[in-house]
Amino acid sequence: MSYTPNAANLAAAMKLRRQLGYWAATAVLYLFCAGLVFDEIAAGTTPARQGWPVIWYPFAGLAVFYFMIRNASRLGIPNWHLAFLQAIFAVVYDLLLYSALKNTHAAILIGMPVIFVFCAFALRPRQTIALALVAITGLAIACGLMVGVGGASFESEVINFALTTIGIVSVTVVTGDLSKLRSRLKAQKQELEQALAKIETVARTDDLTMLANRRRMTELLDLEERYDGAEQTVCVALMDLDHFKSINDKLGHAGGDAVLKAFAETCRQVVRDEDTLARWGGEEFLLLMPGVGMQEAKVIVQRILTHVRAATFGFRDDRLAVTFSAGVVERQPAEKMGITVMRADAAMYAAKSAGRNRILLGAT
Ligand SMILES: Nc1nc2c(ncn2[C@@H]2O[C@H](COP(=O)(O)OP(=O)(O)OP(=O)(O)O)[C@@H](O)[C@H]2O)c(=O)[nH]1
Repeated sequence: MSYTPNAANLAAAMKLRRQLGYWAATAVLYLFCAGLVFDEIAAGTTPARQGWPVIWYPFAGLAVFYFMIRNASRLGIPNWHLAFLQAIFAVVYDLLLYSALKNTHAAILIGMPVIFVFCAFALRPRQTIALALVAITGLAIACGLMVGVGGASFESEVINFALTTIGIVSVTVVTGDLSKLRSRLKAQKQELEQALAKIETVARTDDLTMLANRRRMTELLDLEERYDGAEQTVCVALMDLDHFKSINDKLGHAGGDAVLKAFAETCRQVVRDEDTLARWGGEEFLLLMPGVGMQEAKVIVQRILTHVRAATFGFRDDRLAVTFSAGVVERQPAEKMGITVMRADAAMYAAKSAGRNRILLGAT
């Protein structure tokens, strides 16, 4: 039975939503730019044969990128590949607009730094620098062509080139710092998650026997209770070491501790993977057995008792035999797990009274 929500699926869904959000924002921007070109074609400032390909270009890209975003995880496309391709596409589009538009010619260059802002979180500093080099080189070629072929003024193109390059370089530096900050935050988050996982393990583990502790077992019992309604039986066994006080008297408290540790290790060897053994108190252990009925549970506990009887516990030569008394009960329908454990406790005390070193089934 699994109680853990699928966090990975949730994170993937949120990432997809964020990427589609960026895609939609870009689509609005592209649509606006297509409107500008259309307007200049209508006004006669941009020739139709030059303008229409610039109008269609972004729509083809939007369709391809929509498909890629939707299928990125299935096709194994990393996030930064997608961002880098989209950024290159946008840089080329901005340069095409720069060449095609006449009235809003210079203003369109403001789009360049905006592209870098969009990529701030998706690209690493080196990738952003590569993108900046592509953009500045492309801009230099476009400005050169404007002067050489388009007859634009050399001075105005130099000013356009210089101001846009300053914008690109500034945003690249800032996004590089942002990226470093983000990496540091990510590393700190990972450290915190690891520390939290460690704390959770410590909080749920008995530090002497390394078994689950009473807190962890109580959590599992609560989960069993909440799991109510599933047609699954569950049994618990309360196991208490016999005459443990005299073991302490013979071996000393440290010897008693060593016996408890070795006892836990011996039990661990025979406890089924689906069962949980916890240290419930001093020399008391609780075994939770989901999916079994009384008779099967008795067989499981008997196997543990037989294994324990066959071993000796203590320090080097100072070893002695250990037994335990156990009460086994099956949870009744809708019964509080606290009551189930109390019934196991009563059965365990009955086993003690009946002479110890035995297993008794609790009353239903
Ligand atoms: N060494 C050690 N002893 C512990 C620990 N926790 C509890 N004990 C001892 O376990 C003993 C339990 O004694 P009792 O409850 O009288 O029971 P018992 O001697 O096992 O006798 P029965 O349960 O009646 O068979 C006490 O002496 C506790 O001090 C522990 O963590 N380490």
